[in-house]
Amino acid sequence: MRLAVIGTGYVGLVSGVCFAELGHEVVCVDLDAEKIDKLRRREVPFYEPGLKELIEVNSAAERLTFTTDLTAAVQRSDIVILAVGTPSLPSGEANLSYIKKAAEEIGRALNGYKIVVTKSTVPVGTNEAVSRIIAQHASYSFDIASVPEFLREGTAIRDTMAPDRIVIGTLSDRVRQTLTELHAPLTANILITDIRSAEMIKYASNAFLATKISFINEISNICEKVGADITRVAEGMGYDKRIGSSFLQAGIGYGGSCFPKDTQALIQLAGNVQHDFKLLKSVVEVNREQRMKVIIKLEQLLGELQGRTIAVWGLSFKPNTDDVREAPSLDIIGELIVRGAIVRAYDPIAADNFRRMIGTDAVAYCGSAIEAAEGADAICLLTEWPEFKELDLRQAGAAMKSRVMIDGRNVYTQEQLESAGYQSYSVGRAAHTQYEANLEQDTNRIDLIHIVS
Ligand SMILES: NC(=O)C1=CN([C@@H]2O[C@H](COP(=O)(O)OP(=O)(O)OC[C@H]3O[C@@H](n4cnc5c(N)ncnc54)[C@H](O)[C@@H]3O)[C@@H](O)[C@H]2O)C=CC1
Ligand SMILES: O=C(O)[C@H]1O[C@H](OP(=O)(O)OP(=O)(O)OC[C@H]2O[C@@H](n3ccc(=O)[nH]c3=O)[C@H](O)[C@@H]2O)[C@H](O)[C@@H](O)[C@@H]1O
Repeated sequence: MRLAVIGTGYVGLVSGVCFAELGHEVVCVDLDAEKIDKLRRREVPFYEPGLKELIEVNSAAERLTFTTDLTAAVQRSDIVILAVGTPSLPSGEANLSYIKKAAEEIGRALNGYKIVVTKSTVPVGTNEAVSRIIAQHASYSFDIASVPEFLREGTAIRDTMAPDRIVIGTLSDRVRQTLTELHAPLTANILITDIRSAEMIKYASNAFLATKISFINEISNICEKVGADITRVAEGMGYDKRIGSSFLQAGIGYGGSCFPKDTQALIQLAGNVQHDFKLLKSVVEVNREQRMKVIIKLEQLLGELQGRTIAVWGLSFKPNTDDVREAPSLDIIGELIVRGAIVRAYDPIAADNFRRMIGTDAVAYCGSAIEAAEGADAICLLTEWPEFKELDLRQAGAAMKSRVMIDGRNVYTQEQLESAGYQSYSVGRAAHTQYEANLEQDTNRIDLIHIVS
């Protein structure tokens, strides 16, 4: 089939490249001429494992091309895939201006029947709005479909080529047949739904995963106080198939371009229909507080942070990506700077993006984790890059002023940290507990009567 993919961000580029790999003829479109020039030179605008190789192979086979000319791309295609950004507005709602603008351009470009597929994450009802916009500008018939994307950054190719499910929101038999055929080689569960349900599946899935993370982080906070170990607790929970072991990794909370944005958008979507989504509001609040635990624990271990040197290991919102959008590191380093700390940061690949995003030159960027640790009063590990696991903690400690470690992702065992001589904090694992003392004080009991009555 001939496909045009509008938007060459994480979703558009990965989808386009993977469809080319499946043998389709794909043209990827972006407004950003610099990005398109890079892609034509077979350079990748962001880090994603395996992407460069697939771009090279499929460009060489002439199945994959890049352009800024949306009209020409649409006109030579049977299917047009919308994968532009839907960032947050200050209200938390999704900003649909890119989607609407692209829909207008697609409408004007139509030169015959096409299927327009929305892959961007959009609030319920958006595909219908897209359809109206295209219809206003088009003289040809078309169908729309919602096919939300579930890939994760860092494993995007694998997630696209071997997805858990493909959701196709359409009421048209013609669209169902064509899109089922398009996705057939992927051998995933294909779920056909109405358009609004497909749109909702995407938000509900991200909100549920975010809920799992905030839930396990809250359990970790209690574990710390009662002397239980969150790693074992999560393991024990995860063996239950109804719960599952994924997304139960306690830490400093979720970041990235999607969970923070999509949870806010769903809270607003619910609010627009007079539903107060209390659970999801708490998920967001727990996540915000979880990041700040790094600062609280640092202050408990070091006292005032003014003039202290803090090494930060990991800046990206998760490993295997250079994406720092909504990364916990932005808030945590921001707080460190406000408190007068001297920050020495290291990330294997995300430092340039971080430097552009944080908007201050108060951070010293280092070439290695050991270099960042030089003269530091403490290390804060914020991203679980595999190289940190392999690192010689003694060597890092020898370079430091004092051996203090805030392990925000529970990369190290207590034994590893202790044997390397660190005073440390790991999420959800407490060395000491006030539990027994607290139990004896009735005043600490929470009055549940108002909740159950
Ligand atoms: N990043 C991720 O891992 C995932 C993102 N999503 C959703 O997919 C959508 C896209 O996300 P990302 O790929 O991260 O966005 P992104 O911000 O990385 O890329 C969007 C691209 O669209 C381009 N663009 C905007 N308007 C355009 C137009 N009229 N014509 C051509 N190009 C245009 C921009 O220049 C930009 O390169 C969002 O709705 C997001 O929520 C869904 C699943 C995973
Ligand atoms: O809509 C999206 O954009 C995507 O959002 C997430 O993917 P992504 O943000 O790339 O990465 P995740 O692996 O989900 O991690 C998100 C954040 O949660 C954190 N996390 C994840 C899992 C966990 O157990 N604990 C935890 O704190 C990670 O550190 C990271 O900051 C979803 O997993 C994808 O299915 C979805 O398509």
